[in-house]
Amino acid sequence: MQLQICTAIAALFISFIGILLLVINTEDIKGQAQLMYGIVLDAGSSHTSMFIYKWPADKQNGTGIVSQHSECHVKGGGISSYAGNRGGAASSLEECMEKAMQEIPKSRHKLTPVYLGATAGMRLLNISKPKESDEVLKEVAEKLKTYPFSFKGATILSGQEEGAYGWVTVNYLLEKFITYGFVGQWLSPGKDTAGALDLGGASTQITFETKQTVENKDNLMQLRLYGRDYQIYTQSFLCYGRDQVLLRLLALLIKIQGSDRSIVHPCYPAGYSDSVKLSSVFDTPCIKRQTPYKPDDVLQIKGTGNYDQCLGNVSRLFSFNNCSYSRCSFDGVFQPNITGNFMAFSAFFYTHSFLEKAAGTTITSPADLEDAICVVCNMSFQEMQNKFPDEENHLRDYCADSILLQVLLINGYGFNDLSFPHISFREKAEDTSVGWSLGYMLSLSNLLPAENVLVRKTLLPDAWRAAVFLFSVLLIASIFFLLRTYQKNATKLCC
Ligand SMILES: Nc1ncnc2c1ncn2[C@@H]1O[C@H](COP(=O)(O)OP(=O)(O)OP(=O)(O)O)[C@@H](O)[C@H]1O
Repeated sequence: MQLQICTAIAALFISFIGILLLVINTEDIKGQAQLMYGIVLDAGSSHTSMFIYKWPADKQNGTGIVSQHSECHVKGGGISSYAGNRGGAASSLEECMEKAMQEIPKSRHKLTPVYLGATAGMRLLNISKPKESDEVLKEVAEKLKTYPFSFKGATILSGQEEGAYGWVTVNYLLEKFITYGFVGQWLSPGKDTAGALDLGGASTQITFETKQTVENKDNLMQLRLYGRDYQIYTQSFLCYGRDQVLLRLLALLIKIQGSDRSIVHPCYPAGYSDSVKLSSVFDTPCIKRQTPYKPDDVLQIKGTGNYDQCLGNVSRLFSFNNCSYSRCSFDGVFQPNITGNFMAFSAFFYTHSFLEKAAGTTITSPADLEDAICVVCNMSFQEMQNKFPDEENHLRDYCADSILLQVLLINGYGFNDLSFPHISFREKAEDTSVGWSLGYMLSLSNLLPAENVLVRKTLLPDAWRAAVFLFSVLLIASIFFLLRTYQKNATKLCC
């Protein structure tokens, strides 16, 4: 009997504390109604997207608290296409900004920061035509200043920043920086972080936490987040984005086959033919054509869809010799051994999901990857069109894209049978697009504290109701039991 009374008292105590904590959490639920917003314009080489983020007004420091509210894609391509009102992209930018005006409550407009970050497309323009790149940024900044939001500037991110912000986004969304308990206030040290693999149109980034010595200090970033120090390895390869690799591949084939008029392309599907102006191939700082050419000359291209030949040619765009460090990925760039889990996004995701769809299997090893790529590269253009009518715009390039993915991940970064399964190919996490932009806004808006903070994760209303119900039942049951025990004892005493 004594044990039962003790248990009932403990249950009474636990349910009382539980209800007390849940009442504190009620404030969190109310707080959700009061939201803050932030806008990031991601001006890439192939596209510009606007992301609106939101978070409860009464808290902003916990990981996973800021989430994506909505996104809008600016029609017309990368940032350079909407300067000077070209290609209708300027009006599309206006449409996106109008959408932001509608979606964000008026009372929040002035408090909403707007950031514009341009990536590798602008880094390239800045190399080839620095004046034009300055003008583009100035013009877009002027446009953004006309809105009632708090415009915070338009800048070109360095490759290192793009990699690091992508890593921050991944780990923020995976809630790796902080550990919540149900009680919530007492934090255990951060968990193992995940690496970030980003394949853009003009550059590609690899970023991960490492305990090994980073032999080239250009690859090193030290971050202090939530009271913990992180040593990050990050490397951005300019001209290794998907679009630039496709152009470099064309230039290589022109050189090898010795013709500016017609070439065969082992990465284009059999049955595909096309003609392009030479200017569209060579007008990029990623290609240094040694001999003169006529920009208006037209090049005929015929696809042959040959996996081995495509792999051979794509591999020639990488240099796997001449490493002056203990270990390199490619092009003489230092890279420590990869460790832990990785999230691969952007064109890594698009390509991987097409491969799985085309091969009809999940890809869990480098061998599966090779098999799936062979399936894609062996498909004729007609076959592809019949099977994937919705993907028309990308069908020509999937064989080359897949081989780029393979060479980068396996031959370049060194993923193998053991580490490959640790890559998760994702477009979104927690309904938020994975890319550098969330990490950028969090960092620039001081939403990522360097030191530990007390954070209580908001309970979802359903979970909150269920917990209140369970604790109430426990409370009533323990009171009932104690009363009955008291009554019985009182009766015994009377008699
Ligand atoms: N559904 C799709 N299937 C295949 N490829 C796609 C798809 N959508 C976009 N892409 C391509 O994926 C590549 C990467 O796109 P992303 O928008 O991430 O690059 P970006 O931000 O413009 O590039 P960068 O960061 O290098 O400036 C681009 O070449 C784009 O054309």
